[in-house]
Amino acid sequence: MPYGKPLTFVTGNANKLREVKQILSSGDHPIEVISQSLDIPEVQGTTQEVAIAKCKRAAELVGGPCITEDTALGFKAFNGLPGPYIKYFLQELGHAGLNNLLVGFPTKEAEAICTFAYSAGPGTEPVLFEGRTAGTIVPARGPGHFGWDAVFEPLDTGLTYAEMPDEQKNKLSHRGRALEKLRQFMQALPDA
Ligand SMILES: O=c1nc[nH]c2c1ncn2[C@H]1C[C@H](O)[C@@H](COP(=O)(O)OP(=O)(O)OP(=O)(O)O)O1
Ligand SMILES: [Mg+2]
Repeated sequence: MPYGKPLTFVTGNANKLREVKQILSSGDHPIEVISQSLDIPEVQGTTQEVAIAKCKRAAELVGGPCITEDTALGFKAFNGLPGPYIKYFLQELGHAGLNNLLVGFPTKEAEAICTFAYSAGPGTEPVLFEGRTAGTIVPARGPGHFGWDAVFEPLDTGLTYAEMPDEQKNKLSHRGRALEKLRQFMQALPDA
């Protein structure tokens, strides 16, 4: 049985949207996702604070229920930074620059963190769903079209996210893990 109403995902990132649709449309209880691309300013803070602020604003703009997502990439050597600021690091430094940052540090370990936020509508407090995947920062391998996919190698896979078929990434990714929790929450909603 599909979930009753389509779920609005507010994001400016087409690659995120593609993965979210792939993941939520599969399984016994598919959820239909529609999207709105809105430019929402992102506050500074922890991944949770960024995710909550983004979702509150999105719900006001949409005027109803919606989800948003914030993705962080934290380097162990930097105590979790750049974290939610990875977008700007990637923009300015590129794949090679991210590797260069870690030259001289004993560990290249990193964690990908995905935080989905669900709001029932304007003025309601968003609920968060987090997924994490541990890996290593490596010189770029594979297609370079989605963010830092080419420089992140999840532990024990031998492949970067970019080298994996979509199904393999979705199964072990930060996003896939967060969406499993969101899916369970959606199924328990009265409207399901
Ligand atoms: O699975 C991923 N694999 C590789 N790179 C990724 C992934 N997921 C997000 N990314 C990149 C996009 C952006 O450079 C940064 C997150 O920033 P973030 O603000 O969450 O995303 P965004 O601004 O592109 O879209 P949105 O409109 O949903 O905020 O990491
Ligand atoms: Mg963003």
